[in-house]
Amino acid sequence: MASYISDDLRSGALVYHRLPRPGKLEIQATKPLANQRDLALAYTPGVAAVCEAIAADPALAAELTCKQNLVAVVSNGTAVLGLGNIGPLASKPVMEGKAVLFKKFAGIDVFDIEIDANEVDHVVTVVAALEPTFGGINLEDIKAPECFEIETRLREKMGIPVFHDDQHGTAIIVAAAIVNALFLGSKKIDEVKIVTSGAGAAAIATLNLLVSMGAKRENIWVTDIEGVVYEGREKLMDPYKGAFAQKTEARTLAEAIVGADIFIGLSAGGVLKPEMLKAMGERPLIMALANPTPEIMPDIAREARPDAMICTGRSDFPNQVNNVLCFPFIFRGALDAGATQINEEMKIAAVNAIAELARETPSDVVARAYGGDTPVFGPNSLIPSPFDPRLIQRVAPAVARAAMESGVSQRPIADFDAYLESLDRFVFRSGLVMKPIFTSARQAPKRVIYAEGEDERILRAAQVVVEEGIARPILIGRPAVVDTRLERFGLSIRPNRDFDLINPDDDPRYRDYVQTYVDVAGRQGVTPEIARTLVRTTPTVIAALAVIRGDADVMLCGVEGRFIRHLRHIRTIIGKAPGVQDVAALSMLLTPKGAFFLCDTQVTMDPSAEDLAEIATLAAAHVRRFGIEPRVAMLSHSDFGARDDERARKMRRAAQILADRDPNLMVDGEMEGDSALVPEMRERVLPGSRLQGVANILVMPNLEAANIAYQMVKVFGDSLPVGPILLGSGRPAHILTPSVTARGVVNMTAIAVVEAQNI
Ligand SMILES: NC(=O)C1=CN([C@@H]2O[C@H](COP(=O)(O)OP(=O)(O)OC[C@H]3O[C@@H](n4cnc5c(N)ncnc54)[C@H](OP(=O)(O)O)[C@@H]3O)[C@@H](O)[C@H]2O)C=CC1
Ligand SMILES: CC(=O)C(=O)O
Ligand SMILES: [Mg+2]
Repeated sequence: MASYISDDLRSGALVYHRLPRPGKLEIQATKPLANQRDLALAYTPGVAAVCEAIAADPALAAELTCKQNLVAVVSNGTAVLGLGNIGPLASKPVMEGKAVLFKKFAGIDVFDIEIDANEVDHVVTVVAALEPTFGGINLEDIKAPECFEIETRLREKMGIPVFHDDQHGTAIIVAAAIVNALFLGSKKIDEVKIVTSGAGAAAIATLNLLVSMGAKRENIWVTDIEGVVYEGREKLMDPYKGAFAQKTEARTLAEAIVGADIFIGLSAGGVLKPEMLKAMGERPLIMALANPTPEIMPDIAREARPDAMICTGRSDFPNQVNNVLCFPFIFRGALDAGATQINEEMKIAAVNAIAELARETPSDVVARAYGGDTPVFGPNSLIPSPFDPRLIQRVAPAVARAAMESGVSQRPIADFDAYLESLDRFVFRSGLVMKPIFTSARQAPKRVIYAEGEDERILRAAQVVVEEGIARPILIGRPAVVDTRLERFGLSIRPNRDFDLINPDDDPRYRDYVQTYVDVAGRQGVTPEIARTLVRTTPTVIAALAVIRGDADVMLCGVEGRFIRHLRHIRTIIGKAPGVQDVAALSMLLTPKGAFFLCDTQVTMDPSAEDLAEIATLAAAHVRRFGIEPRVAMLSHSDFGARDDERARKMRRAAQILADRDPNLMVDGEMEGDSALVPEMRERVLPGSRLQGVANILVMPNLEAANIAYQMVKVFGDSLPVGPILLGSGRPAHILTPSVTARGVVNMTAIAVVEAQNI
């Protein structure tokens, strides 16, 4: 049958695969091949030394080749999604797709391998011969019953994990959804009646796992293309189905499904009819998981059974029960522990990790992936979304630990905390750079006031800030609005318990704040009348007043409105730190090449040499908090005196002032951008520079250069912006930008808390 895909999706998918180049993958070299020596190292003769080392000790392949992070996704194309036996070539887009998911979700490299082999012996011979290349084998879309024997024999033959994803990946994710549906429906696994449509790879493995988790065989009814699997049936039978044969007169799905609590469809599109659903038990769980067309479309199922919990395998409906939630992470854990197989203990660890995660509060990243329509644990969100960044942090370690505890790990993980941290690299590029900041913040959390406390990003950030224990949030916002939004976004933080609230419309401290404002700004044109108005209408003013009154330690604003307006209030109320001429803005870019800090990206249009020296001093102090040694480059169009115009001289003088003031600081200039970032280039122009290595604080000659460079790197490069960090204010106060994400707000909160700890 033709699959149910809209015309739009059908043509879109063809274009996606065709352009700009065919397919979805390429191979990338991870080592340079820039010269004759590289060639001699990468290939003959140098490579021979590496071959000899592995010949002498095969375990060294894990250190010297990419084997340990390489998985084969192997298919013979006999059961491709629900499209049936379309052959190996037509299966290639699916296998390439799996490779992309492995890479994107878990950093695992994949060769997709489509084999023209249908006989069990042939498949086993071909796949077993691949062992030297790979760290693991993911069998895919190989039909039952052959897949069972193929997998069993390969597991016996091979010393690396062999995992038939349609069996076990599906079983794990279905089991996780069932655990949570039972939890919501207050039903017990050993009491529920389960009916399947499908008795193939996915269905049989799922049932076996459910039995090992407590489901009773006598409560399980299996149906396939021939109808009910009953004792004595001969047509289209195999021993795997036979294990679930019922002694019954029922012959059709319609008869078997009466009174069932759970329907598991792992068969073909459209086989489940609304009248069948009406015969199911109370609050049934309907899992119509055939791809791409489910056994019943969710809207039809919902109409027949408004009380049902409904899942499909597709990303365009709620409750996507798809093995993509499992295979990248289970392999990550297995490869990292050097597991020789993926055993029952590892699978059950994955089930529990996934089920538990769904019951936690959703993260802002999940919400963004779903366009703000946050999945909150409940009938429409039984399992996490595949974009939930926490999946890798929970599932991979749970699996690795289970591998170690069940004795199949060849390289047990010695330092689990370090392992957990290393998994952050898949989550936020900011993860590791921000790590010391988060650790410090947690040690002495501060009170952080957020001017735009009703904003979704601020609310989501506050949830993380509370969960991470890095600050006590104070939100400026109307209580009713904040309450409604917390509810809508599925956030669990509550006023008073987790954070404090200042209601701009009605707060007992209003008069005191007005008075403070007049006291500090009365000589800057702020009359009592202006003060009364602004304290009512301008949250940034309230936040700044809270900081100077000691009601908060830190303020964050700027999610809405212009930077310069917020800055005006901060200058007026909070002012500058003692001895500082003016505030400045430092913007961080986390790039694949590391963290870089640019200044002044927002405040002073045309700073003098003295200003620049001061900005760089303030920036260096901030950068040290990240555990990063500051390396300052004063940037110019000129390289170390190559030009002698006034602009070049300004940067030269700034470098000199700074070097005189702080002889221990690595600083030099004036220099061009490549001299700052490529030490070999700098060495050529000026051997023995005071600056060693790659500069990380890039001081720009003026605001235009700083701002343009920052925005361009942000767009061109694969980099994550953090900041701007306001330098030199009297108390910690930062002005975010309207494009900031909730994660950006959390990062700035941690940075500001650490700043507050240090004054
Ligand atoms: N959401 C997810 O994550 C996953 C979904 N799936 C989906 O599950 C389905 C089965 O995959 P898989 O187990 O790998 O394939 P198999 O070929 O191994 O099994 C297919 C099973 O479905 C049965 N079947 C086929 N057509 C019908 C029909 N019209 N009525 C009743 N039963 C039927 C077959 O019956 P018989 O035994 O009599 O031939 C067989 O038991 C596919 O649609 C696939 O996309 C699979 C893996 C993961
Ligand atoms: C998801 C998957 O593996 C399948 O439908 O076959
Ligand atoms: Mg599959």
